[in-house]
Amino acid sequence: MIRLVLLDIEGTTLPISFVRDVMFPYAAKALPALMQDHTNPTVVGARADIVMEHPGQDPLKVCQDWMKADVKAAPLKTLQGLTWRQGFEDGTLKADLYPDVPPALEAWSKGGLRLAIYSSGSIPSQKLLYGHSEQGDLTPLFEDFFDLSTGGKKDAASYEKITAAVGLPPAEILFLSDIGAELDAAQRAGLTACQLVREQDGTVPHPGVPQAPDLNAVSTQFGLPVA
Ligand SMILES: CSCCC(=O)C(=O)COP(=O)(O)O
Ligand SMILES: [Mg+2]
Repeated sequence: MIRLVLLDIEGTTLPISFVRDVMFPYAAKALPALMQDHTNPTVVGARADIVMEHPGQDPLKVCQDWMKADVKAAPLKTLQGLTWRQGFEDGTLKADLYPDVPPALEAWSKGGLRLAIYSSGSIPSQKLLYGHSEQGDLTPLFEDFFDLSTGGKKDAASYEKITAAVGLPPAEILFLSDIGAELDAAQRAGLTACQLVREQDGTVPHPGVPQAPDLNAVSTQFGLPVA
């Protein structure tokens, strides 16, 4: 029996186009000025991590290259999160979640399911995104948020850590993502997994894992409360 649903964001609850065409350009514009900030300890720490990983290279250029290739690197995600704060707080950014997402999350939560997020986006940016969506503030629905500080999403060990943190048998956790390698890792850790194959995102179906086109179909397939 599923007791907790662990959700990815990009490609699962939020269209990839919103991240690629709205959030990333916003961060790319703000990043050069942010990288000049030598007083903010979060910026200083992230820059130091980049320099350690890429000695002799300009950390801004490294970030720009990462962004172009959509590399899920923790220091980049931290820095992007800092840039997005201003945008979400002043209303320039508003997350346009898939329409099936808010009603399904409400129904699951009302029906007693526990909900948590696991995304490459930093925890502060996850909270900003769900706190400032077109559909309102959804953060109260989630009991926990996990990001790359728990480990990479393609590593089974990350899902073992999350399982320990939420205190449930792994099979009672349903992980939802669009990415096959993430679902494989979750299954290796014993979690129940389901791939969101979003037509709008052109998701490529991954063998060896159940699939659903939206969260309503997830409810039907796994016997979860229906919106
Ligand atoms: C607050 S998430 C912003 C989008 C993002 O930067 C990202 O990397 C999302 O990755 P995910 O693991 O949710 O697919
Ligand atoms: Mg994703």
